[in-house]
Amino acid sequence: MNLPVIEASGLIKRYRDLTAVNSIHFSVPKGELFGFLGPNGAGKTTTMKMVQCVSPRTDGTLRVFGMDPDTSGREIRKRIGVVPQETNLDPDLSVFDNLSMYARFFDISSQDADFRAQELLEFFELETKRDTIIEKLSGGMKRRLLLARALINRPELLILDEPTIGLDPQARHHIWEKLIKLRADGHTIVLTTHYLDEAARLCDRLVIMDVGSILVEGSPDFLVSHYIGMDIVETENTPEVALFLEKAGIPYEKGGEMIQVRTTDPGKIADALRDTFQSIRVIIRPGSLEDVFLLLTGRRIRD
Ligand SMILES: Nc1ncnc2c1ncn2[C@@H]1O[C@H](COP(=O)(O)OP(=O)(O)OP(=O)(O)O)[C@@H](O)[C@H]1O
Repeated sequence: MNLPVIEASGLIKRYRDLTAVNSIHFSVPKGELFGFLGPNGAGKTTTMKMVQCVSPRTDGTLRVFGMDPDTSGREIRKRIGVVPQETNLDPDLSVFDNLSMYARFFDISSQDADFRAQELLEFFELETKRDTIIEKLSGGMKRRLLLARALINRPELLILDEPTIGLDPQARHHIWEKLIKLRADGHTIVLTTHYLDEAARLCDRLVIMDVGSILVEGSPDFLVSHYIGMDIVETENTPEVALFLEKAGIPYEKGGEMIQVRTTDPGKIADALRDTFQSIRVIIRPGSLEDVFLLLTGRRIRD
């Protein structure tokens, strides 16, 4: 059997008295697109930093390509590509030079670097921006260039920290399209995200993280069908609606401005609500990862 690309067991990271990652276990096999979904501060970036060998673990076991980051960090780093959460392109260089100069960190010959840079510009549809300076690029282009840069050393593992944070929907879809292609080409990809649709759309498997712990693990479909499994009736969160549901013996969850009922008979509950409360807003929809997060934590992923 193939060795997992990443294997973590009882992995812990403490910053003084704060436990940012609290004994997590996960394993990423070759060729998988694996996600860490969770709100801000869940410990996703901290976990990625340990895998990238830029932040040592406090305790537990971590292996990347079967090696220990504590002793083989240099060797591991050569084999991974990283897209950080913050854009850290060189503002003084052109698009092309950002790629070819980065290749120098990996001892790639300049001829090879130019060839790879050109190939990556084509893949990420940035050829026409080849000589443009960074500040003239849109947010989506910068993200695509960061992705291209992360691939310059032909990494066996690609790590993406919030790959579409702050992008508009069109730019996000463009990045997703590229990630789906990279995955189809056999890349192993690990990403962090707090976007539920991104996790549902891209990940083969994911973990949901909250305050340093992994709550659940599985494919998006498995998590939704296992934890939610039914349709959701969503309606207004008012004391009257809550009282009505309680009197009728219907369990519900509160999530911000909405009340949600998981049910096998959504039509009946929706009708009862509409009959009782004039012009109340009621919708029926399938379960989602958002519902899984709400069920497990009592909160929505975005506060
Ligand atoms: N260098 C550090 N020193 C002290 N505390 C830190 C440090 N880095 C992160 N933390 C804390 O560790 C916890 C986890 O942070 P982390 O950045 O890993 O979360 P996250 O899930 O990636 O969220 P975000 O997307 O906001 O970065 C937070 O409480 C954060 O404040």
